[in-house]
Amino acid sequence: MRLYLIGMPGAGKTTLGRALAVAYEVPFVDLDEEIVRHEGRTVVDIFQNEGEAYFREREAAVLRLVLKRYPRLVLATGGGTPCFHNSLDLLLETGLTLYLAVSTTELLRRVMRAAATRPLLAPARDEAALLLRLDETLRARQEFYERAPLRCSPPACTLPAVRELIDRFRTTA
Ligand SMILES: Nc1ncnc2c1ncn2[C@@H]1O[C@H](COP(=O)(O)OP(=O)(O)OP(=O)(O)O)[C@@H](O)[C@H]1O
Ligand SMILES: O=C(O)C1=C[C@@H](O)[C@@H](O)[C@H](O)C1
Ligand SMILES: [Mg+2]
Repeated sequence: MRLYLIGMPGAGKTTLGRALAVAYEVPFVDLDEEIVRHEGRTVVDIFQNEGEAYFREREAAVLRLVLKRYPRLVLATGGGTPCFHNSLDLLLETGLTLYLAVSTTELLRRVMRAAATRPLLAPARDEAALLLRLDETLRARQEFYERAPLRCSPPACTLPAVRELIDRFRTTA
């Protein structure tokens, strides 16, 4: 099992990824956590001190290290991972990719509490600005996310529903 979860910030990649890794008895890796471990500083620190381009380079490099190190895994990617440095092609070629497609209004509800820890969303001043930012970001990323062979949307992003989706895909593919 090499399963990659992609989608917007707050889509549930980390939460569902952990549960899927337990279910399939494979290691779970969260790419943001791996980047933090490699860099010895938080994602917010990296964005603030080095800028986004540096973060995207480190993200792409750590992704490649993780994929080499783990023959089997469930990987929760960062929200932007598939959209830079040809990383989506790498994901599509080396494992099964699942897009967690969540509406921006639902994303807004989920990320409101933690917007400050999400550097791309932090500049938004209020709820309306945050929704606009989410809409713009999703519009720019949709063409990447939608190339995933598997996709789920709430309320069908539960562990049992997603397991069924994956297992059906693997028996017919
Ligand atoms: N299926 C779900 N239904 C409702 N809330 C959820 C669901 N999955 C996750 N959440 C909540 O949404 C928030 C974001 O979830 P999570 O951190 O798993 O998303 P993520 O895709 O990993 O985000 P990021 O890109 O920021 O790492 C958390 O507060 C989590 O508890
Ligand atoms: O959507 C994004 O571009 C990001 C999402 C997070 O997972 C982090 O990788 C970082 O905050 C950037
Ligand atoms: Mg996460």
